[in-house]
Amino acid sequence: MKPLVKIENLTCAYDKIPVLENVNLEVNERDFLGVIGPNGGGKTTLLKAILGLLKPVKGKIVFGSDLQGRKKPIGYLPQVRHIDKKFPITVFDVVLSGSIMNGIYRPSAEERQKAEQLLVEMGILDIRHKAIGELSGGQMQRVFLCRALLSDPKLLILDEPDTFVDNRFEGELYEKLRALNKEIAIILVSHDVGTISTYVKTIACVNKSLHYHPSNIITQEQLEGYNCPIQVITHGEVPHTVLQYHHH
Ligand SMILES: Nc1ncnc2c1ncn2[C@@H]1O[C@H](COP(=O)(O)OP(=O)(O)OP(=O)(O)O)[C@@H](O)[C@H]1O
Repeated sequence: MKPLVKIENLTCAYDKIPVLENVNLEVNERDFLGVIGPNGGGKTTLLKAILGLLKPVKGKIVFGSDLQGRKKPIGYLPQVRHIDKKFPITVFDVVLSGSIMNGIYRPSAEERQKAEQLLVEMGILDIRHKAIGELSGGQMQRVFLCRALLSDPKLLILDEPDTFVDNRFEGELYEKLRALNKEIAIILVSHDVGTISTYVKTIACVNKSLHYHPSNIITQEQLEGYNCPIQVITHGEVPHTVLQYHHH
């Protein structure tokens, strides 16, 4: 099977200071990769490099044929920490902004139809005329997810979609991602270990370098060995194993 994305010896830097070094990673069809690591470890930088928003200093990123020749093959839900509550844009227009390519905003009739369909699927069609600043955190992330899915991507990249979100919606959001994962590959950055252990299939621990784990089980010793501290929550019988599959 040809990978959707193959990253080889990737090094990225800001002002000549490297934040990612010699990173290798493959993302295949229907992968659900959780990306964890400390603040400032380089998670968002990795996503930006994959999206072509940041030019690597060294190494290369090769895309499989499934990601080529499409208008927007990768959907992106960026990290949103602050939102200008007064910014005058409606929910519907935020979703349609997912069609912007090379700075050109000219949504087609199909894209408008798709936007409406996604809002229905996400249960938020009734708020389509509301200004984005009027929404709850959960509603806002749903809108951003619709935006990321507008182009029918083969790969969906999400950077902390659980920000601003309450527990109930968090569960709904991840169930939605699980359903999407039947068709498309997902890369998810999250600080929430419960999420990582319950929903993702594999894990990448990013702290300047990248350590890949081909399962969603990871031990505390591994995390310490990789200098990849995260909040430790234990479940089940094995007290030193974290990120194990579990039900609440
Ligand atoms: N545009 C930029 N210019 C200069 N330095 C940057 C820039 N963006 C990120 N950095 C630095 O690069 C490092 C990695 O940042 P990055 O945002 O990739 O980390 P992260 O793992 O996503 O962190 P967090 O968990 O806080 O979101 C940090 O030290 C950060 O300060």
